[in-house]
Amino acid sequence: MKHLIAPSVLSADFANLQRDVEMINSSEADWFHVDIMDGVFVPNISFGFPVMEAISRHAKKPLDVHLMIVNPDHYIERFAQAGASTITVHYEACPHLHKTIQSIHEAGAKACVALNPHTPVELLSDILTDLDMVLVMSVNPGFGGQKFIPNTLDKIRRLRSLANVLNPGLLIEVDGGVALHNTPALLHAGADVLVAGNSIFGAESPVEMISAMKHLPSTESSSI
Ligand SMILES: O=C(CO)[C@@H](O)[C@H](O)COP(=O)(O)O
Repeated sequence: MKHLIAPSVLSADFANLQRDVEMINSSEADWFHVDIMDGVFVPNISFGFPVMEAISRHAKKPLDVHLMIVNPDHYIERFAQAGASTITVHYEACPHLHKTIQSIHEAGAKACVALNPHTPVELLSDILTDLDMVLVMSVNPGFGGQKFIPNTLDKIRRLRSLANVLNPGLLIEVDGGVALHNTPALLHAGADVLVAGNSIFGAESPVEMISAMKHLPSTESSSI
């Protein structure tokens, strides 16, 4: 499968949000990545339903919604109604993860679990068959523009091996410090979906940057 590119709307210009949403619509990006932060699970607050619904009204591609919030179960139905096609919850925020995943599927969305940098991929082995995707965080969640944590590559490799046995169709998404220079190594390690904020919205031409990331081949030797 060709890898997917999901620009992170967190790095958009919120005063020109419709313009940036149209940029993603017209680009080779595959999904919109929408970060919801509550100031409790992570030390930052992004935006809530009014902005999410505004993005949803204009977006012509699936919305990949990453909930960096405590008690995500309280909001799953609303995010699905607001247009989320994938809903990601954090392993670290879900004491009843199996139930949470069931609720996401019942709401009609694809289910993804995100892992913070310190959380081993092996903790998902008993739930991997129920998931559509795993999001491997390559920075500590909460802010765009951070430096990629190199150990992520090994986590992706280990997750790919686990998924090959338990759920070969599982998508692996990586988020944080993703840019053109580390794209080939991430693909080679086994990533399917690349989330990128600053490297896209900070580029001279975001549309061209998205194309460049979309068409890079997977190679082992790129810098991370
Ligand atoms: O979830 C997050 C941060 O918590 C990300 O989606 C960031 O928005 C990615 O931004 P860059 O690291 O690519 O600038």
